[in-house]
Order: sequence, then structure tokens, then C-alpha cells
Amino acid sequence: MTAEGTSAEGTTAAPAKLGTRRSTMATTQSQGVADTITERTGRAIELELITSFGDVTKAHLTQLGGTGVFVNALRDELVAGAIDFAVHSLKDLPTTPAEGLVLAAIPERDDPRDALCARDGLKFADLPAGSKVGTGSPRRVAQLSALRPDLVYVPIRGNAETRLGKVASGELDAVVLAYAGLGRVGRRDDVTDVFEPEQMLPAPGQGALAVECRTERADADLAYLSSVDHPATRAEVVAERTVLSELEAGCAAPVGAYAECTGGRLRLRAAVVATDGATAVRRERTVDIASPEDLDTAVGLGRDLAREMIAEGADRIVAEAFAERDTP
Ligand SMILES: NCc1[nH]cc(CCC(=O)O)c1CC(=O)O
Repeated sequence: MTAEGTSAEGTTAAPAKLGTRRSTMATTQSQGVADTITERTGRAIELELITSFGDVTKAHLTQLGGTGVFVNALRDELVAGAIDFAVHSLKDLPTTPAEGLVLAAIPERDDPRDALCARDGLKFADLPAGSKVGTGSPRRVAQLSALRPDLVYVPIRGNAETRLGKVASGELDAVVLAYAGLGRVGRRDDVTDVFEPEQMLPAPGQGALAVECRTERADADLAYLSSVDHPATRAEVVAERTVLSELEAGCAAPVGAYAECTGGRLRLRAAVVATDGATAVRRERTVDIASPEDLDTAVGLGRDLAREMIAEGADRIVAEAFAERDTP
């Protein structure tokens, strides 16, 4: 054992290795979490850049056969022991737990809302009929179609900068992206309108991050990783993700869910909307929660709301959306 390894307090321990994708958004959010951990615990952290399939493929996200394309490369590095921990966008994380890995921390959530970036500073309500709005997400297309069936929704992918470029070039009139992601790539000034949850529910976990490490090393790694855990955010995203797993849906499903944990209460709103926006099941429910650490209550809330929605046909809407996706 080295001198560093045996030192007290861990202050001279070798830097922890944080694996990150290479995109601006990934490195920004990874660096942000690393800085906060170092600030709170003194633990040094170094970033390791990793290339993931989701970053290089040209296929539409919805055609990649589901969830996890952004997280799998990082998970492989974790399991192999090449890195100590990883920071994911929580909404990209499949709801089924990964074997051998543990969600070490869920930091405080950023703005969870979706944002419109339109030409000429236009608001969503002021886009002329027939305007072309780019988004690759079935959840956004469905909810936007319910609000404005007179607009044309164009599937796009690529990083935020690529998508914004299609508005700048005139190819599209607007794009819809997560507000949090735009902030992380320094493009908050491109936002011309923001969707309140009453208009459009964000994806489960949107705006939140997940810090993941190996189960077998969790005792050592949690010593510094738990410094960024935010229990209220964890309760919220657990409720949101339970809706998704109960509906047997993934990140490519037309499911919006948004929970708020404040003042001893947990409020959950969810929507499942058919791709054309015409059919929808929307529900909300609030429960008392004695402590944000009471995750059983968060799971129970998500499960009860999802079951209520399934009784109203939400599972059929999800199944139809998948059938459409799988039709060439
Ligand atoms: N699906 C890609 C993805 N994963 C996380 C974000 C944004 C940041 C977040 O929601 O945490 C985005 C881009 C987007 O949806 O606009």
C-alpha cells in the first residue's frame, strides 16, 4: 500500500477519476459536480474523456432501440475499473438499475423546464401557422402538437449547438430543448420562450444529474460523493422515474412527469400523450412526506399515479407510440 493510500482524512489520496463524455454539456456538468465535491470535501478529482456510441451515431435517437445510448460507454469504463465514478444526465439513465453500480448521489436539480429557441425572438404562441419546429423527442412532439396542431414538427438530432444552427440558418423556425442543457453549453441567451409545467411536462429526471459508482467500492467513494447528494431532488426523480417504469416506457416514450418536494409534501404531475397530441391521459397527486429520505413514499406516489393512468388507457398510448416508432 502506498503512503497516499494510508494517509488520514484522504486529503493526499490520489485524485478520484471522473469519466465523462466529450461533449460540452457532459464536460460542463461533470466539471461542475467535480468542483462542488472538491469544495465540500477537499477531495481532488480528474476528468477522463470517453467516447460513447450516442455521440458518434447518425441514427435518430428514437431508432436506436431505446435507452442508455449516452450512458453505456461510461458504465463499461466504471465496471472495468478504469474510472471511479461518472456523472450522467438523469433523464438519459434507464430506470432498471445497472448490475454492480449504485446511484451514489443525485445533486440539486437545475431548471427542469423545456425551452423554445425561435427565430426573431418569437414566443411559441406567436409562431405563424405552418412554422417548422425541430425536436427529436416524442414527448415534446406529442405535447407541442396538443398545444399547437397547426405547426410542423420536424425530427432532428445532434447536440444543442447543431440544433440551434438550424434556426440560425433558416432551415427551421424554432427548436425545443431542455433549458438546463442550454445553460450548460452557454446558450441560455438563445431561449425565446419557456414552457411551464402546465403547458408541457418535462421528461422524468430532466434537469437533474446522477452520480454513479461501483457497488463494491461504494463505501470508499460515498465518503466524498455523498457530499453532493440532494435528498429532495432524489425524492422527486424517484417519483418521476417510477411513473416511467410502471408504464414500461423509456426515455423515447411520450411520457412527461414532474415532481416537487417542498414543505413536507410531494406533488407529482404526469402526462402520456399520443404522438398526434389528440389523445392524452394527464393526472396529478400530492402526498405528505415526513422526510425527503422517505423514498418508499416517493415510489408509492409514482406507482399509484401510473396505475390510475393505466386504468385510463395510458399504457395503450405508450404501446402505440412504440409501434409507430418501430414501423420503418
Ligand atoms: N436527451 C439528451 C439530453 N440529455 C439531457 C439533456 C439536457 C439536460 C437535462 O435535461 O438534464 C439533453 C438535451 C435536451 O433534451 O435538450
